[in-house]
This record gives sequence, C-alpha cells and structure tokens, in this order.
Amino acid sequence: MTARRAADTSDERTGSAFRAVGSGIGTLFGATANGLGKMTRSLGELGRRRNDDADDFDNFEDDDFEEEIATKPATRSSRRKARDPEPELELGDELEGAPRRGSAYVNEYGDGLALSLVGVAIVLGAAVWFGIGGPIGTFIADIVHLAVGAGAWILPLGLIGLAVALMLRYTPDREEQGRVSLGIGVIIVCMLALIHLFAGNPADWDGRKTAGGAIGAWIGAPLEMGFSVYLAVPILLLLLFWGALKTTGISIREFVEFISTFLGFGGFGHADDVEDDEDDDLYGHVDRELESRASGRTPSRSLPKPLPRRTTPPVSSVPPRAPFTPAPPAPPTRRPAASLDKYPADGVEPEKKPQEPRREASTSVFKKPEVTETNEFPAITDDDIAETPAADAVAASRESMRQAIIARSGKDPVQKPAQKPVQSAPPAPPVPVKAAAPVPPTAPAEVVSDGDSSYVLPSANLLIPGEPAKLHSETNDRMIEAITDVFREFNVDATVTGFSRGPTVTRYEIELGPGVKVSKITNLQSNIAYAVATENVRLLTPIPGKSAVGIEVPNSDREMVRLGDVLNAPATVENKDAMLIGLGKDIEGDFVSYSVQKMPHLLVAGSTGSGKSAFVNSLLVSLLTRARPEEVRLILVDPKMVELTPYEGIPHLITPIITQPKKAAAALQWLVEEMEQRYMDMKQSRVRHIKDFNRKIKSGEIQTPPGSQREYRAYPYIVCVVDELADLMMTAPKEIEESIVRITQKARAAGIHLVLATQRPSVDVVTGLIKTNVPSRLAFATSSLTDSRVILDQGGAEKLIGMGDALFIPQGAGKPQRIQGAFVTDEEIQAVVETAKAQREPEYTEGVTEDKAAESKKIDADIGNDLEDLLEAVELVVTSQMGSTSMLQRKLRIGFAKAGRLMDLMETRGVVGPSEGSKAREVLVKPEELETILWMLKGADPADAPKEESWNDRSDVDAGSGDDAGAPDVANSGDAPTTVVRADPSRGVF
Ligand SMILES: Nc1ncnc2c1ncn2[C@@H]1O[C@H](COP(=O)(O)OP(=O)(O)OP(=O)(O)O)[C@@H](O)[C@H]1O
Repeated sequence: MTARRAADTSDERTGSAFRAVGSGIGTLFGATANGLGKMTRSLGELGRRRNDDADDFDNFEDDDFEEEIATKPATRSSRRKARDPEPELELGDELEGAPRRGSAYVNEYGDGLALSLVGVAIVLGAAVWFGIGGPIGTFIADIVHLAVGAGAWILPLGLIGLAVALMLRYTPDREEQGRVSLGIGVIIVCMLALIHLFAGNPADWDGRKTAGGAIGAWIGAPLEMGFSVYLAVPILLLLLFWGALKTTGISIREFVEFISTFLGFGGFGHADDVEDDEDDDLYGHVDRELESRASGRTPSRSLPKPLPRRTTPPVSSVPPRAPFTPAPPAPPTRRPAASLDKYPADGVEPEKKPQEPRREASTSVFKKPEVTETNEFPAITDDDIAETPAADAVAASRESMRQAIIARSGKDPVQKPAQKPVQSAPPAPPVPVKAAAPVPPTAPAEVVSDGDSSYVLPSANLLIPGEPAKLHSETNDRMIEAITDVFREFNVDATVTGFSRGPTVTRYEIELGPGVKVSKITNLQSNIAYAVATENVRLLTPIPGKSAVGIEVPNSDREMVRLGDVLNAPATVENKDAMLIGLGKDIEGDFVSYSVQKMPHLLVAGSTGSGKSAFVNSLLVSLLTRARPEEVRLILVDPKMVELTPYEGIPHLITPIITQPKKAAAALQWLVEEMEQRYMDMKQSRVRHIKDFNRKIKSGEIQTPPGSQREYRAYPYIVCVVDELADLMMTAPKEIEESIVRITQKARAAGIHLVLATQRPSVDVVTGLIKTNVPSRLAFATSSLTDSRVILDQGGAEKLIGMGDALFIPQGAGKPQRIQGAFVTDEEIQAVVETAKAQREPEYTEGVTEDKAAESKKIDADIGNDLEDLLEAVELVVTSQMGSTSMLQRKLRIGFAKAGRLMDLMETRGVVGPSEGSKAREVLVKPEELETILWMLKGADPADAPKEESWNDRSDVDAGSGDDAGAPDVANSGDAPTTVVRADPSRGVF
C-alpha cells in the first residue's frame, strides 16, 4: 500500500516514454497497433503507479517532508500527464513542469533539433504518402523504405512525436532512457521482422521495401530459416511483448493482474484490492488537494470518493485545468506520518504513545484510519504503520535520525526525561564533597543563667526532627550526565569532579582542563540550564576557597530543614549564646546558626510566600528555647495581626504584641529613649558595652548609687521584630525612619536589636538611611532583580526558588551565603510557647506604646515657633557655659533681635542669669543637665527624661527626699525663677 502510494511521485520516465512510443506504434500499425497502444498505455498506468510508490517511499525515507510537499504539485501533474493520453492535456502538463525537466543540452538546442525533425518528417511524409517529394524527397523515401520497409509510412509521425517531445524539453533520466530505448528498439525490430515474415519472406529488395525493409529481412529471414515460420512468429511476438514490458517498466504479474481486472476476472484476488487501495490510500486526498491547489482550486475536505485512478477517463471527462499556480506553502499539519503521530486516534490511549519508542513502529500494523475529530488528516499512530519494507525503512530512517540527534545534542529525543540514556552506562557517581551527618537528638539546650532559676527553657526536643539528609540521589547522577554531555557537545575540556548536595540545591564542582578559560563555562550557562531543564542555575566562578567552578542546580527532590535539627546540631548546642538563632542549612549540608547580637540588626525581605514568616518563627522559637525572659525581651510588631499571634502572652514580651502602626512608632520611640537611658548608665559606670555592664553588675563591681531608689540590674537584650515594615512606613515614615536610624546607629552596645521584615523592598520602605544602618541582610526569593539589589546591593535573590531558599549576608561579609531556611510548624510553636507561658506571666512595661508626640506638650506661648532655635541656643550656651548674645548671633546666624529674644527666654527658664550689661550672662545649668532642660523645654514631662545617676558627685542632691532623689534640680538662687526637674527613679531600667 505504501509502495503503491509512494509511486505517485515518479512518472515522467515510464509514462512519457511509453506515450511517445505507444502512439507511434499505434499509428504505424493502424487498428492493431492502436489496440496494442491502448493496452500498453494502460499497462503504463500500472507501472507508473508502482514507480510512484517507490518515489513516495523514497521521500518518506528521506524524511525531507518540506521538500516533498514542495515538489508534490509538479509531481502530481506529471502523473496526470502519464494518466491522460490526450495530447492537449499532456501538453499542458508538460508546460507546467517544463522548466524543471530540460537538460542543458535540450534547453539550448532542443527547438532547432525539433524543427529539423519536423522538416524531415514533412519531406518524408510528402514523399512516402503523397509521392511529391521530388528527386531528393523520393531518394530519401527510397532509403527509408530500404531500411525499414513499411515502417517508412509511420516514420514521419514518429519524427513529429519526437520533435514535440524535444520542444517540450522532455528529458527522462539516463536509466529510464536506456530501458525505454531498448524496449522501443526491440518492439520496432520485432514488428519489422514480423511484417517481413507476414509478407512471405521476400528475397528481393523491391519486396522487402514494402515489407520489413532491411531490418525486418535481417531478423526475420534467419529466424524463418532456423526455426520455420511457425516458431519464428511466436518468438518474435514474445520478444515484442518483452519489449513492451521493458518500455512500460511493468512485470508480467502486474500485466496479468491488469488483464484479469480489465476483463473482469478478478485476477489473482488482488484486483479488488487495487481498487480499494484508492480509497485506502491515506494520502489520496492529499494528492487531490495538492492537485487542486496547484491548479488554483480550493481544496475541499468533503470531496467525494475519488474515481478509481486505473480507469482512464475519456477526454471529455477530464476537467479543464486552470493555468499553473505555484502550490502554497504546505501547512505544518501536512507533514507525513512523523508529525501526524501527534494526533490521537480513536481508541488509542494517548498516554501510551510517548512511552513507546518510535523505533518500535516497524513491528506494528498499518490500519485503516478512523475518522478523527480534528478534521485534519487521518490520524496515524505508531500502531498504524504497516509491517512492510517501506515501514521498516521509515523506522530505520527514524532510528538513524535519532542517532543523529543523539550525536548532535547528546539527548535522546525518544527517551523519557526521567530515564537514563540506555546507550551509555551511567558514570560512577562522584563522591559527595561534604555531607552533614544525621543529627542525633541531643539534650535540651538549656542556657545556664544566674537569673531566676525557677524558669526552665523549653527544650529544643519539643521540635520535630527532620528526615536524615540525602547524600546522593538519582537526580544527581542525571544532572552530572547532563552537564558532562553539554561539555562534550561544546568541546569544553571540563569534568564534574564532585558535588555538594544541600537541601534545596546541589552544587556540582567542575574542574577545567589545562588552558580552558573559566569564561567557557560561564558562556554555557544557558545551555547547562537547558540541559538540566531549569532556569535557576547559578554559577560560582570559582567556588570560594577552591580551584573549581560551581554550578548550583535546584534539587527536584528538595528536603525540608527542620528547626529542631538546627537547634540540636552539636555546634549550636555548644554555643551558649542565648541569642543564637537557627537559620537553616547551607549548600554543603551544614547547619547554619547565627547570633542576633552579631547581626546586630537584620533586614529580611522577599516576595510573598517566600518564607519570611517561617524565618521569623524560627527566630522566635530559637530565642524561646535558648533565652530566659530576663535575658532577652521582645517587642513584636505585627501589622498583619495574625502572623505573630501564637506568641501572645510569652514572658519575654515587654508589651503586648503591637498590631497598630501608630503604637509601633511609639514603641520605637520608646526604644530610642531606652537606648539613651542605657547609654547614660553605661557612661556613668564607665563601661562600653551592655555585656560588660551586666557582667560588672553581676560581679558587684557596679553598685547602685547610695541613696538611690533605683536598683541597678543587668539589662536584658531587647529584640524588636517588625513583621512588615512597609505598613509602618506608610503611617509615619519620618518618625519611624528617624527612630530606626537612631536605634540602629547606636543601639548595638546597648543590647537593642532590630529585625525588620518586608515583602516590599522598595526604596520608599527600605530607605537609604535604613539600609546604611542595618548591616545584615537576609533575602528570600524576590520578584525582581531591582528588589534583590535593594536588599542585597546585588542580584541573586530573584533566582532563588522560594519556600525558604535564601541568601544571607551577615555584617561584614562580602558574598552572600545560600541557605535553606529552617521550618517550624504551628504545633511546634505552640508546644514551645505553652511551655514558656506555663512558667511565667509576661511583665509588661507601661507606656511603651504611648504616643508621646500626641501627649499634650505644653510649649509655652512665649516660645511660640522659636522652639527649635531655642533648643539650639540652650545647647550652645550650656555646652559652652557662655551666655553671650553675640555668640548666638554668630553661631546660629541669626539677627541681634532674635538672639536677644532667645536670651530672654533662656533667662525666664533659668538657663542663664540676668543681663549684666556688656558682660556675658552667667550660665546656670550644668552641661550634664542639658538633656533634662531640653526635655523640659520641649514640653515633655521632665520625669521621662533620661537621667544620669550622679548623686554622689552632686552637692545639691537631697538624699533624704524620696521623690526628689536622683532628680537633677535646676535651682537658681536669688530672683531667678527656679525650675525643678523631677525624674522617676523607677523608670528606665528593667
Ligand atoms: N523554610 C521553609 N521550608 C519549607 N517550606 C517553607 C519554608 N519557608 C516557607 N515555606 C513554605 O512557604 C509557605 C509560605 O511561607 P511564608 O508564610 O513564610 O511566606 P511569607 O514570605 O511570610 O509570605 P507573606 O509575606 O505572604 O506572609 C509556607 O506556608 C511554607 O509552606
């Protein structure tokens, strides 16, 4: 079937040769020859079909489908030419195909030769048929008669036929020329010999001239002599038959089949098949469409069944054709079976198909396709391909193409992505560079504290341990193969020497051959990404501390990192830092923990769902399991209202969880004050860090000043966690920024740490000032490179793959460290929180969230709008201890009148004494009292002002007065108004 269908493409050779000869002989021998010619033409049809099949098959095998489709229209028209005996139609067909057929010689000399032949034919015809050739014509006719006898009567027509063929530039290929010429030659010779014998074997030349001529005599006479006329005639007829077969290129079997069909005998039982094949021909309608397109008609899908092609249509039944138009480019759906495979056939389970390698097609059977819903060409599946030599060849062609693809790209197109290439044995997996040993649960990480011993830290064993980490998986082997293949394909001398499997990504180590540039690998980044089928491939050139290039590829079988494992890791347990938090696992499979003290402030950013809240949970649970309430206190700001709710009521809280941005702003302001107070105390105690202060308190080196109601105690660390900074920055950007900047600039030594998280790392949220002062950054997956730059000052976060995949840059580090964040479930959080809550109630500090700015500050009416200038003037005068108006003028760049007014205001507030003419006024406030007086001038309660415990040094301290104790009194003897600044000794310190 396939062979027969395929034969449609080749034609001109057999058909046209046959036509030329067939028509000549038919005319020569009148009615007999005409009948024979008809028969031969019909036989030619058979041969043509067979050859067409062969051609189609060739095309199929070549798999050059585009080309085949492009050449189809011409091929089909040629075939029509072979099918149609009418000269007019042949002429039309030939004209369509003419430009492609002419050889160079025929193109150049064809017309001249053809006209010469016509001339000879005319001369010969005039002489032979009408006797008007004149002496030369008659002479020529005599010679021709002498050579071919009665053949001279037909020769003019033969010459004209030849001339027409030349004019049409018909040039069959060499092999066909030989075969047809031989066939025609044998036919002519046999015919002449037969005529000679039928004419009675004339011995004289006159008789021979009207019989078979010299040729007929030379063949017929010896035969007659050797075999007798009764054997010579059949021999010649057999030879003639052979010549006809040769000319038409068909076999005896096909001839017999054809005769049987022609006479209605059913032949060898295949006659019906021959007819049915027309209908079964999968590409029959394609042929018709192509023909239609070639002739300018719109192809119709609903064409009726085509007429059986073997029935030669009468001239009148052949539809007139439109002038030739080039076939439109074939749509992709016109590709033969290879591409049609994609269309599911009824009854074929689609999921089966991709799993069956195409080469198995050769064993399947070609079925009659059923109607598909696609209204496209009949769907063909692998199962539909016949077990014929043609199908085998197709399979072989596919196989060879597959091999070519494998050779070119190293990838097997019929291989399931998850499968290893069958051809080559997988390389021995490189030994993992480093692997984290499974962590056995250890004892609770109880941090010893000499605080309230009744508090027991919640054990880290309350947390769920994770699965043992995989050191190596099948995916790693596949990746190594893919990367190695890319190097091989691009001829880069590099090998994968090992890998480190992290929970989320694996880093493959590449060693370069001598003289290979690192840039060769970086240039291949997209090819590697293509080969490993992921876009998130990161290259490290080189891996820090190694002479190797790293390729980080996400694991398709990623693992979850449990906080329990991180906190129970030996390194974490050994570290007694109460503020050590479990971060996660790095790419080498090591657990990563880091102290909040060292950060000392952290900016966390990442798009929604990237794992920020999971990190905040890890941080808080880490602190709860390692720090006692008297060691670390927390301020939790949760504008989203739900994220931190589980921590409500834990004893570490300074104030209930803050959900309102305004209260958060106030809390930050409170933190600033707390920081100032701590600095005052540290300054007083002459220590530079809260750690030293606490140590000295514990060792008794620092004592509470005698007579003070305050009691020096170790300051707890304070961690303020803001879950969404953007919400705060929207409410009061200036105040929030100012507070954050003040805290982050100074609070490190005071033991106050900020953790600011945001999912909107834009410049209006993470301002330049905040960025400068928050040195540690933790970036989860961001949605853009810009966001990554805002957090990390470099790209990279946009390539993270979410769900806790993060880049961490601690303070002072240059390159980010890739980690997989630890995860802790709600149940684990609840277990830890309950344990903490069960032991102690939170002791909230009052006034943390009070909006002091909103409090009625009674700025005296006489100060009015000059408060800022007054504060500056007071600071200037108190620090310089010089009450000079001209100095104010100079330093503040104000006029005399304003400087005089500020001096009067200071006099009324007891900062300076009365005017003493040209002398500078006396300054009544000591520099150490500056803060308090500024506080007071601002209209705030002087009791809230930061205080320095300097009673010992002060002579004006009323040690006996409880309320006034510790309060820096600004007293002015004499007429000057007295301002007493009272401080609350119970505030400021926990
Ligand atoms: N470290 C992690 N390990 C495993 N899964 C994680 C991890 N971090 C986050 N996930 C997964 O991602 C989901 C979203 O995480 P999370 O709520 O922390 O994102 P987010 O950045 O806080 O988002 P949003 O800003 O919207 O609150 C979690 O529910 C969890 O399933």
